[in-house]
Amino acid sequence: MSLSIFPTFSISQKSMLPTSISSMKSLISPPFSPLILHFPKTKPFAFFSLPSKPPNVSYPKFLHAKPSMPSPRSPIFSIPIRQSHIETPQSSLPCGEVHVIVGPMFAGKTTTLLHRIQAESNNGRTVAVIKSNKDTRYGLDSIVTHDGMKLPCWALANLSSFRQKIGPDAYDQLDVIGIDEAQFFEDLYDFCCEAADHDCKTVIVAGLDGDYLRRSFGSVLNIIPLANSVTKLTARCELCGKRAFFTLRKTDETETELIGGAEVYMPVCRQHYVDGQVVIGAARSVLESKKLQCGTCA
Ligand SMILES: Nc1ncnc2c1ncn2[C@@H]1O[C@H](COP(=O)(O)OP(=O)(O)O)[C@@H](O)[C@H]1O
Ligand SMILES: Cc1cn([C@H]2C[C@H](O)[C@@H](COP(=O)(O)O)O2)c(=O)[nH]c1=O
Ligand SMILES: [Zn+2]
Repeated sequence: MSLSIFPTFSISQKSMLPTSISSMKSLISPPFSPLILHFPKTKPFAFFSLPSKPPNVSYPKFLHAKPSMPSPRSPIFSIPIRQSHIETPQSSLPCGEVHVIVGPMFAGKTTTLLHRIQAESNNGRTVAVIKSNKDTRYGLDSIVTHDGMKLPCWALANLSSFRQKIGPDAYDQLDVIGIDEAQFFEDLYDFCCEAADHDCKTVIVAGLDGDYLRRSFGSVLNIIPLANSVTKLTARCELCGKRAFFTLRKTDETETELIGGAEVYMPVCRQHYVDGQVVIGAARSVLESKKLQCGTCA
């Protein structure tokens, strides 16, 4: 039995997707009313399961829905780790969880995160989603997938500000915290430790494991040792349709952090990553030699 102590929330559903995804209004997110539901924390994390729509929840129209491309999601590994303690609802023992979703761009990380958040919410758990405020692609109040699914969120510069931003009482009532674009949060490790080990939260983290040069990106890989589960997703290589493990940057910008979508990046297989780097490297040297020859640029 769940008890809502705050105003209503609503979930919208996108019918053309293989599995439903919701846009939730939540008290926890500034422009919306918070969803705070009391449930004992005895339920283990439901891996990939999407419960059906709860009876008293209305589904308004989805905010933005484009036809989606065939979904290339395919988990390569997923390691649920058994909890090593006995949980009780009132327990002060560490009862939180950390689940990590990684992969290249367009692999379905955000989609998977939103599905899991919806599943948790449908199970009566109180949820909030955070993204980095560096990602301004779709405005700051929503997380949006590449094919248009949307969920209200907190856009923050760092995770340590979250508790104070939502207020300590709202934080205490939270069961599940989703984090998207995790590669942009420097304090990811400390936040996950604190939230899962001390505050009993289930933290679901989605982010890039590697940057466009396939270097470890931000702190995402640092939290693997904290995780109950790790899921690596793949996309489809834009050049041959095989599984894509990497993200190729199509432009000649070299900074690690460069916000963008399909106009800047594409998912590629190993062969096309290597070929792509060669092509981009060659193009760069041609451009540089032209620059040297050009009196105006020199
Ligand atoms: N090259 C692409 N350009 C634009 N959208 C794509 C491309 N490849 C896949 N997609 C779409 O993006 C969806 C995944 O979006 P999303 O969950 O936001 O991925 P991620 O968070 O991993 O970047 C796929 O299900 C597919 O519909
Ligand atoms: C590879 C790579 C990506 N980024 C940026 C580009 C996007 O804004 C995000 C990733 O978004 P997604 O939800 O995973 O599609 O990260 C970057 O800054 N640097 C990179 O090397
Ligand atoms: Zn390929």
